[in-house]
Amino acid sequence: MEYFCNYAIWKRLWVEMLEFVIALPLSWIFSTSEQQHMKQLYRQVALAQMEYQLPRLTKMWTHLERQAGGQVKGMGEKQIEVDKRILRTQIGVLRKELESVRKHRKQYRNRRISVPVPVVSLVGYTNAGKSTLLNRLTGANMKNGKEFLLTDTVGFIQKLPTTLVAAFRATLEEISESSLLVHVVDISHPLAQQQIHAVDKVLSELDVSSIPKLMVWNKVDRVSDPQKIKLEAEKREDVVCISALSGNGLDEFCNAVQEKLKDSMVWVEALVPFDKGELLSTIHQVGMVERTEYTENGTLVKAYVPLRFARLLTPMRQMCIS
Ligand SMILES: Nc1nc2c(ncn2[C@@H]2O[C@H](COP(=O)(O)OP(=O)(O)OP(=O)(O)O)[C@@H](O)[C@H]2O)c(=O)[nH]1
Ligand SMILES: [Mg+2]
Repeated sequence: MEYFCNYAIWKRLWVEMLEFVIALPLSWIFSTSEQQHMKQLYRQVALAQMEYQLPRLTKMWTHLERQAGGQVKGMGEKQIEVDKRILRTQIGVLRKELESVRKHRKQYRNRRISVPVPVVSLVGYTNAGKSTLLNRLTGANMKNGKEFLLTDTVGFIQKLPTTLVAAFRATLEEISESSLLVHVVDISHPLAQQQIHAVDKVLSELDVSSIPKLMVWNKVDRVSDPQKIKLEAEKREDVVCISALSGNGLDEFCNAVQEKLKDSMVWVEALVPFDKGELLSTIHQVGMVERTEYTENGTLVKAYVPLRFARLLTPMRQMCIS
């Protein structure tokens, strides 16, 4: 398991670094926030690795002393001190950079909270296909769909060293602000069930049990009997089968997301004054409008809207009741 764990960390680092490098020439496509997110992730992992290495350096250089015998005693020790100093300086630089990125992310989050579009977060074990799904859906036209913000997260892995857990958790703290968590599973993986448990465990530690969840069984194109898997999924509630790679099942996925979001919305009836036209268009944008009536005093809207947005409408709801 230790080897598996190390392999997973290296794979993670490799993929993130590749994504980071690829993202650079495409910076005009990606939003600044996405780039910042990748940079933050890269720095967090690097920082966590260095912090992990620091106390372990002692062991790495003891061979020098053994090789040199009694003549140059202390050589290994000197090298350790130099290495430790280099690492400490690098850790200091990374910490500073991370702090500034965190500030930036916080500003971005505050801005996002003021725009009440529901946030849907993709979570799941590493390699499940979250990024592939996100890329597939970017720019996809959703029929009659309402807007929502789909965000990717870092993949979970089993048995992370404690320092890395802290770093990963920091990148995951944003999911607590989501309206819906989509748990992406690589159903073709022989250890799919264990991976589901591992993800559930991390989620329970993150205390997000109150957020509605939808499970997605991805990579159905890779299983030996896709029909059997699809039947199995149909028997269960809140499971959708897809292939992010081929695009199979994406319509069903989008419908399921819409349905789930609707469940998490609240019913409002509000009288929106005519001079608040922008509010009316936001209701159409983020909510699901069932009816509008034009009255003398404004537009009477009956709709499902995200809870956060319903709060904004409270004064108008009171006007409607009185
Ligand atoms: N056959 C098949 N492969 C897929 C599918 N979806 C994703 N993959 C492949 O699975 C690999 C991992 O996909 P990613 O989207 O990077 O997975 P991820 O969940 O973002 O992984 P992390 O970022 O490490 O958490 C890639 O090689 C994808 O091409 C699918 O539906 N079918
Ligand atoms: Mg990914």
